Amino acid sequence: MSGGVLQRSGTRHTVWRFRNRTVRYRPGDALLALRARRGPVTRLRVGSRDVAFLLGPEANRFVFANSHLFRWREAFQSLVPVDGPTALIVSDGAEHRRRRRLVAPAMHHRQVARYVTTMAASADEAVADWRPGQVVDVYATFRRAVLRSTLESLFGRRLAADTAFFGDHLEVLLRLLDPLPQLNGPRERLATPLWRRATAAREVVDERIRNEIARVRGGIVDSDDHVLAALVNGVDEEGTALSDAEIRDQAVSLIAAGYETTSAAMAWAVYAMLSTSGVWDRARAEVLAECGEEPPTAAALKRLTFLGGVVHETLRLYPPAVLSARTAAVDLTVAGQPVRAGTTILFSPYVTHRMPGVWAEPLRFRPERWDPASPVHERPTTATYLPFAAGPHRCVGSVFATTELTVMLARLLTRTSLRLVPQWIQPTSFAAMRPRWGLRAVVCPGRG
Ligand code: HEM
Repeated sequence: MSGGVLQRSGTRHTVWRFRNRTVRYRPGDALLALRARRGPVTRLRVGSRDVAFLLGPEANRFVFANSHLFRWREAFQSLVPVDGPTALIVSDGAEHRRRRRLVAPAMHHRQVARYVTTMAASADEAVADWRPGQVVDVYATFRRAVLRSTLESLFGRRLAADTAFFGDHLEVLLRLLDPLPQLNGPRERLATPLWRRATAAREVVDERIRNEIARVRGGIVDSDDHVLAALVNGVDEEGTALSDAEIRDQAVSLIAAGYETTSAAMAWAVYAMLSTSGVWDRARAEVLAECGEEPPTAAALKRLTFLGGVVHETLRLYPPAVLSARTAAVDLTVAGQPVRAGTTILFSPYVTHRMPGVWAEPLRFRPERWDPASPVHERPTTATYLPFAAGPHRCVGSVFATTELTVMLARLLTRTSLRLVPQWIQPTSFAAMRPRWGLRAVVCPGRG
């Protein structure tokens, strides 16, 4: 049985067979078709803006090799209402370098290894109530678990105790970004109900973070205040520290950027494992052989070769950031075509990751392609595999995200056995592609 079978039920299409079926995101597929038709550069005029799609490995190589020719602030302006005006992704030049130097240490490999226990405990807690026969929404469950784990790992138990508070308010705030973040200007001018609800949510989240900053500044520091203490006490080479407003923006953007994307990837990983023959069983056998029933240690994670391949392969086929953006700071020539200063540049991991000729059988979910010992091993470069982009703004949370995904999948494989139920799986969002209606599965008796 291969390929998906679609069945009409009411007004919705219901997917009832998933075996070896890679889910397609229609707008992403339209860009793939554009790449096939028009090559690496397509220029458009959208309203008063010039937009250039730079698609495929050659275009990615140009984008990553020429970071000095781009600006991020204008390209990601629509994130400001959520992330704040001083967040890394909307900072350029020296300001960006300074802020990034203060944020990055908390996200390095050695530091992330210390978060593994928290990540595993959050996954265990998420599945603790699952009972055989119950239908669960894997996406919704792990969205909360990832939020909790991110809060506790980076900001300690005090903030994690308020996971529900942050979850509820951030959900309202994140609605400004999805769909149509470019409407935030008009939303603000017209003070729409969505804008007013989001601003109110932002105010209470900010107040909660401001109280935490004041506590740490007042000398009351917990042993697990990792990131907050680093942001409050860190100084750059000139001895300048971050202001309260800058700390707020870094804290909120780490939380929001971290859980939107990682929870989406978690759902796609579970979908891919359950829908591709043999993958769940093989991954589970590996986890049991390396870790037994115990949560993985940081050292054991390195030995989970197949599960690591599952994570990379998930981020290849289902990269949460379908598109990323830059603004051209000067006039450019890309693949022989002129691109004017001020043009919004859009490049796409989704397109590159699904291009025939770049990847062998690109639509096949094949974790082995990541194993150097496998005959089907493929060697990616930043031009062909870019879920976290590359260059000075490369995702600062990439190690955190891949570690969290591996740990949470390992616990899920150890603790449960799942089967997908008939449902409509529809990807949504260019910024954090996720299954719009969740991912439902029935808990099976026995484990694994
Ligand atoms: C699977 C999960 C994730 C994906 C696919 C992802 C992807 C990305 C991408 C594509 C960028 C933009 C880079 C650019 O355009 O140059 C980015 C930036 C960023 N990400 Fe992630 N991300 C993920 C998880 C995380 C996590 C867990 C955190 C934090 C806990 C995080 C924090 C950030 C921040 C702060 C930036 C801005 C960095 C800068 O501008 O210097 N992300 N991410």
